[in-house]
Amino acid sequence: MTKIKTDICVIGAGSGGLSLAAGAVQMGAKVVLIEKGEMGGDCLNYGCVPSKALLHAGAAGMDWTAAHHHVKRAIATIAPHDGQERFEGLGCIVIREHARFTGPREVVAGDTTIRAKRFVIATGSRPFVPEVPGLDEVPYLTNETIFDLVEKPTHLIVIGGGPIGIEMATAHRRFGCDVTVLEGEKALGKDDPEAAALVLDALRADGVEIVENAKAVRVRETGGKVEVVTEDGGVFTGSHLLIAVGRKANIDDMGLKDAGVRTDGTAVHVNDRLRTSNRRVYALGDVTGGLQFTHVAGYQGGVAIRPTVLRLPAKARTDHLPWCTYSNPELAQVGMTEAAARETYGGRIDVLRADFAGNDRAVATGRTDGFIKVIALRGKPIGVTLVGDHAGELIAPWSLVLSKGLKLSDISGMVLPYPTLAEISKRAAGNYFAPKLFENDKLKRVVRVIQRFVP
Ligand SMILES: Cc1cc2nc3c(=O)[nH]c(=O)nc-3n(C[C@H](O)[C@H](O)[C@H](O)COP(=O)(O)OP(=O)(O)OC[C@H]3O[C@@H](n4cnc5c(N)ncnc54)[C@H](O)[C@@H]3O)c2cc1C
Ligand SMILES: NC(=O)c1ccc[n+]([C@@H]2O[C@H](COP(=O)([O-])OP(=O)(O)OC[C@H]3O[C@@H](n4cnc5c(N)ncnc54)[C@H](O)[C@@H]3O)[C@@H](O)[C@H]2O)c1
Repeated sequence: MTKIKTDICVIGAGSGGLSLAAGAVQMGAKVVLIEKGEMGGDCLNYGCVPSKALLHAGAAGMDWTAAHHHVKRAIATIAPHDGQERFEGLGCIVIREHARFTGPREVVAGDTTIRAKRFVIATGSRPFVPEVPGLDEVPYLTNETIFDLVEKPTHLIVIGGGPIGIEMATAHRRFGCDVTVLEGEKALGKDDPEAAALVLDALRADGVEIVENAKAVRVRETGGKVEVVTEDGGVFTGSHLLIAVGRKANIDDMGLKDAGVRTDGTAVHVNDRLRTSNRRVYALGDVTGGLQFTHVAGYQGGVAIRPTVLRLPAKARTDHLPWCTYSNPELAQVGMTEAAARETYGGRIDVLRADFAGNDRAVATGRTDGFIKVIALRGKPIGVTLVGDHAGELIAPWSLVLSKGLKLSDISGMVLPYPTLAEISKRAAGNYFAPKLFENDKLKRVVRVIQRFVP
């Protein structure tokens, strides 16, 4: 056994673990980074990167083979940034083994024992496979295998209408596959329902069959095809089956009990400082079961640098976190949805809207489907829903607005180049002031007096 003593031991070299490790080592801490699979984790190898590359390849009219080369090329181009060589170059000790706690202050990985002043669990998540009768007897795909499909599915059945299901449906339809999405409740159910409906209608118009309230309850293989039966008795047959019903945190076989790290059975429990029940152990990213996004794991990695490297307190916020589903059109959200804000603040919120149809650039490009909805409390935005062309890019300034607590007047007062889609944000914010300025009898009287008496 080799024994290593270090300042920080990071378990998992995905979005969260890599952010923290890179920051910590460059600030002067001794860092051991342990990864049992591919460097870069889910996002690079089986998640964000291949899914967005496949979506692009479909939109660019590539054929199936070219698309798969494009996907592999995108991963290979980004991989060195997350690679072992780069992290060793930065000064980390990188160990490619499964890590397991053997006590509150010790981890074993292969034939190395690591004692560290602080540990960071960033082991991510994997596809959750539900216990649907028959599923274990049919071949099925998950996000870990779908990007390696050599043959193009003639008919892809997707169980689950969340972001993975909807993005994969969008991508595969672009290659001419028949696609059926079976969603147990409401597709894109975590998003604003009006925005989600717009995306789903567009996908249906593109030829994707989306069936809601259709929980898969039985699966079987019949004549070389896969058949899925839903709760209400519906029967759907396709050539391939993708399971996309959520994630399972990677907490198994990690000795978490020995380490005194509490879980709720499905995820590692952390406080708002990302600390676990063991005060020397922090956890971040998908393994904590919160919002499961690359940028959230990265943000939390940055937050956890303060207590682990500098012994300074830090809190991880959740009120300013954005996300985007790369459907067509895209659907982006930051902060509260209208429904969540109404639940918390009732009638005290203002909801300000603007439609893409009223934006000159959207008219010029013929992409007029979509809208922005800004939810504000006393003149300050607390949430924004954006659905439409480039929604993922258009949400960016709103992330800044929410993180810095800026006001609607900061957005309405911006000068933007004309004609841009970005003007839609200014229009929505301006709608807060328009009635106060233009439907105000008192102001009208004052202006009349000024115009009459002031030379
Ligand atoms: C299909 C798909 C598309 C997605 N698209 C997006 C997107 O567009 N935008 C976005 O923001 N998010 C997206 N996500 C989510 C994003 O991929 C995750 O939120 C992100 O990867 C989480 O980062 P993480 O560091 O928590 O975990 P991961 O990236 O999963 O990294 C964890 C690492 O820990 C390793 N590990 C686990 N257990 C151990 C152990 N015991 N010892 C050693 N190593 C271990 C794993 O091998 C893995 O490499 C997508 C996810 C999927 C599945
Ligand atoms: N663009 C992005 O940022 C992006 C893209 C993909 C994934 N992700 C991340 O990955 C996470 C996981 O995505 P996901 O789509 O797997 O999960 P999800 O939990 O968001 O959605 C899963 C869906 O499956 C449905 N479902 C569950 N059991 C079912 C059954 N038996 N039959 C039919 N439907 C069933 C649920 O009702 C739910 O709507 C997301 O929450 C997100 O954090 C992000």
